[in-house]
Amino acid sequence: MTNFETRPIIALDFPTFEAVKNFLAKFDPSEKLYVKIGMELFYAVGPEVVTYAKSLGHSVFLDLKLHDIPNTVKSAMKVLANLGVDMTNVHAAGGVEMMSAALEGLGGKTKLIAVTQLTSTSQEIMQNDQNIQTTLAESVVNYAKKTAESGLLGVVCSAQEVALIKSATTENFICLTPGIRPSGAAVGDQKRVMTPAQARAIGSDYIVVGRPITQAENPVQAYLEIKNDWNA
Ligand SMILES: O=C(O)c1cc(=O)[nH]c(=O)n1[C@@H]1O[C@H](COP(=O)(O)O)[C@@H](O)[C@H]1O
Repeated sequence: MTNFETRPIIALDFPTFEAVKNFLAKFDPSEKLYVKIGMELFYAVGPEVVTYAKSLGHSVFLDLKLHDIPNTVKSAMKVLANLGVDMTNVHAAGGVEMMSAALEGLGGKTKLIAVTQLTSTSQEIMQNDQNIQTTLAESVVNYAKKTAESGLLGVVCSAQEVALIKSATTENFICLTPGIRPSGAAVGDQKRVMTPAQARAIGSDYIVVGRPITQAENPVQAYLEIKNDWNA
């Protein structure tokens, strides 16, 4: 639990720069957030949105989930290293050689973690679509071990797998968990979900929350409630 981050990471899944600016403007400027910039926003706006979030004093997780041949991923990571983000990620399915190349390209200042099985993937989906004939937990643990072997700091997983991952790797191995829903909130496309308090109790180090905050009537209040639950 040494890496426990008290701020829930807010997934800024917005289509335009304007929408992000409007959203962030709702927060008190002294409230330093941890935000996630994912594919939609980065592809729409580009590196400028990272610079903007950093200029407001926020921490940034750049979630682009790289998955390509090792040389391409290494070169892309060299470019991303210049953005000065706090954390970024790849898909563990790219393998040990690709993850090691990513780490080399990134060069040490930015935390690098790997996605195991997406939280929108159920065991049935995994077995049918990926033809991985193990349990979902076994697949996640396998990816976590390969990620640790590659020298990365941790994984993206569902909170349901945190205990298994920590015992298969080390207590310090980061488990960043999306698929977080306050009790009673709409689950949407997520399949493996937990509440912030449950994720905390089970040992998640970071939680990522999108729609329960961004689509809330009062996003600041929703954020603070989730933060309280996470830190309880
Ligand atoms: O890498 C991620 O952040 C990620 C991995 C994963 O397995 N599941 C997952 O939901 N995410 C991201 O976490 C966020 C979750 O958003 P909400 O479902 O709206 O809370 C989205 O931006 C997803 O892209």
